[in-house]
Amino acid sequence: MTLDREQALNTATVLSTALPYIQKFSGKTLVIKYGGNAMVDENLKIQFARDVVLLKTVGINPVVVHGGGPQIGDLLEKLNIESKFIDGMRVTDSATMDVVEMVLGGQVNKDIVNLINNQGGSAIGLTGKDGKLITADKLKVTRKSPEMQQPEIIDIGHVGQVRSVNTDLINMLVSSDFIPVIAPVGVDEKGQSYNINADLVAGKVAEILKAEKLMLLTNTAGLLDKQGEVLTGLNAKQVDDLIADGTIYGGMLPKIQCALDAVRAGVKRAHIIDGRVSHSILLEIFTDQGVGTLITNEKLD
Ligand SMILES: Nc1ncnc2c1ncn2[C@@H]1O[C@H](COP(=O)(O)OP(=O)(O)O)[C@@H](O)[C@H]1O
Ligand SMILES: CC(=O)N[C@@H](CCC(=O)OP(=O)(O)O)C(=O)O
Repeated sequence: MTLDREQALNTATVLSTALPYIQKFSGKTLVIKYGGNAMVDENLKIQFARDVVLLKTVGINPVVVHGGGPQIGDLLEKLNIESKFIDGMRVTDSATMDVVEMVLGGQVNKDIVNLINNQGGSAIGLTGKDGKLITADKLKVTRKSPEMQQPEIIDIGHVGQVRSVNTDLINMLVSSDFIPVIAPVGVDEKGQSYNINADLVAGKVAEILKAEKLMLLTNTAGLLDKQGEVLTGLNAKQVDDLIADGTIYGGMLPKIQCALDAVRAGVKRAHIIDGRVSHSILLEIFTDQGVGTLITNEKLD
């Protein structure tokens, strides 16, 4: 690409402006959760991959955790299997689990790995089964209505929560200049697969790696209020109120929960940002304005 003098000067200025941010984040770990809803078109996916490679090239360590909810939904629909969610979690029977594992570990994971490698990076794709990267326990979902004495436990099938993350494996890959790309499938000691919400995996990975940032890329401008305005700088009580009055529901529930848990466990900042915007990761890292919803542990409670 040939640039005229003015364009070249602009590029040089932009690069120079990024220097303090590159210095600040160099050597730090950034966990990026790439939601299935943010994978909206091929160009954006290429840009995402390119941004991830750029981060690695300037010495920042991205670790990608991806989702794929809509992609799982598409295949289930083709197979005439109904998609059902409770509190943002997919009810996962054995047939659905097979589809989840195929789509996340086969299709979506390899697609992202390929995109990153095509931009000059070295991505390695893993599910939780590879090197026992993610061990899982069955997730217990409880429900309580005012007329019930005790909360009821709802069985939503092969849905898991993270028990452990093999940090040695991730650290080995990162220190060998690979970019880990993680599919949210966990395994228990018997080899049983578990479907884990990708936000929960990303949050736990960020916690365990003591990441500088957790970035959750989704299909909204951030966490929105009832009027559709982006909310930021929330504390835990405000989040509870927003859940109670129904402003936060569905897929945003695990997102906000994992962001709160991550910052409580020592991750400096968690961001919920719009993955449908070009270069959203770079905008967040390399500018003062930032984008989307920021959650920090300052004034959290
Ligand atoms: N308060 C809220 N602000 C923004 N989105 C919300 C809110 N409450 C619920 N949502 C829903 O959460 C969705 C994002 O979660 P999800 O569909 O799981 O996306 P992803 O694939 O990125 O994880 C949004 O598209 C929106 O429908
Ligand atoms: C238990 C559960 O709900 N698992 C998710 C895993 C994928 C995911 O989280 O994808 P997104 O990030 O694109 O929503 C699912 O089956 O859809």
